[in-house]
Amino acid sequence: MSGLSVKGLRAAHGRNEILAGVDLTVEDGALACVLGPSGCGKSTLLRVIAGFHPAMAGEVALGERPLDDGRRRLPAQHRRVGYVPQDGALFPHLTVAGNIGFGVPRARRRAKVAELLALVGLDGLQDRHPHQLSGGQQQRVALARALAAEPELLLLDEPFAALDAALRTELRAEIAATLRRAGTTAVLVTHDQEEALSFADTIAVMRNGRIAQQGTPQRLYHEPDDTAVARFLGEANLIPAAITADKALTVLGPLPLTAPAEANGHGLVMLRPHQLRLSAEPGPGAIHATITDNRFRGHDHRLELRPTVPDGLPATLIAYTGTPWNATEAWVGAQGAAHPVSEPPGSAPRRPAHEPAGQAQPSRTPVPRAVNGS
Ligand SMILES: Nc1ncnc2c1ncn2[C@@H]1O[C@H](COP(=O)(O)OP(=O)(O)OP(=O)(O)O)[C@@H](O)[C@H]1O
Repeated sequence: MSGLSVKGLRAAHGRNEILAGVDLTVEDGALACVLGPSGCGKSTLLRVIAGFHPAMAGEVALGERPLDDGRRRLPAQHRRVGYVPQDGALFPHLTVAGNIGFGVPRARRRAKVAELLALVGLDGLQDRHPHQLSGGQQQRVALARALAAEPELLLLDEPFAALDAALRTELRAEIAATLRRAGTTAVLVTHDQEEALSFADTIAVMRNGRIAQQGTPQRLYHEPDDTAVARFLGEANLIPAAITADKALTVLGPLPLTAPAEANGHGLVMLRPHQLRLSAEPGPGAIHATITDNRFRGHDHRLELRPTVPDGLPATLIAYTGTPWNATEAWVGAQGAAHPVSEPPGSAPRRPAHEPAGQAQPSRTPVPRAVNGS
């Protein structure tokens, strides 16, 4: 078993604390994505796990094997952890075969290189040099070189960042399949939510030097803990609601909850844009809105809507529709389950959209008109 376990990991660059107690668990053979904004410490986390950068506190273990338990720190070359940097960092003077077989004992080198060339789909290119390869091919060589050492854990630092969108999608799927075939536990860092959602078995959202939430892509997308995680995973409508044990009472009508609420009260619920439905006629729970932006995106249409009566709603609602919406106004309702979300720790109190700054009442989320007096 060689799942990764990271507990309370802290690290700094000079006097700046970058990792402030990271907890991360990746099961044996699983693919994990660490997702976070630029500069939040993702690369630093990988470099500490790889043993290239010292931890100040915390523990890192691969299965039963401690890599760093605060008392004993294994040197990088003994960790059995592979690292693929953003640019691949191939040796320019070596051929593809030379790069892949670099650290492999001579007796096994030929067979190993042939096996890895097939695994990453580069059969026949063994005699080329890196400058004779496309960006995607170079990244595949970098992956093969990292796998040649048969690591128990592979760390990938934004390996697709330099590639165009189509190649990125293709290579991402190929690399995920390759890692699954090899049964290698892997951690990929990215700031691209689509990449994380499509690549990972588990996603960890990193913020302020910690993991804000970790879970399956489905869980993080549909049931984020707070508004920042909700927004980081995709567009979200955050709607004021009176929350009961099993319902959210909103201006868009009563909605079931994704899970029973622990406490009643006023708060926010999240509705993803595909949960808003548009209609030309008023109906129960539907509010009137003006379309302020309408874009065709190939697979769907993305609309921005301004509610006519704000009612504490966000100034802009976002809806995705499968069919074109050609009118300049709509009645907006909601479908599916609403998910209660809190504000992230340390964030400024929310102000109702219609309340000027000077009148903000931080402890109160507006009560939707639909539930007043009900
Ligand atoms: N060698 C270094 N010396 C000093 N500060 C550094 C060093 N490397 C990174 N930092 C700082 O540490 C913070 C985290 O950097 P890191 O590269 O880990 O972030 P990241 O989330 O991987 O960013 P990106 O997505 O842009 O690659 C940043 O503020 C960065 O400026």
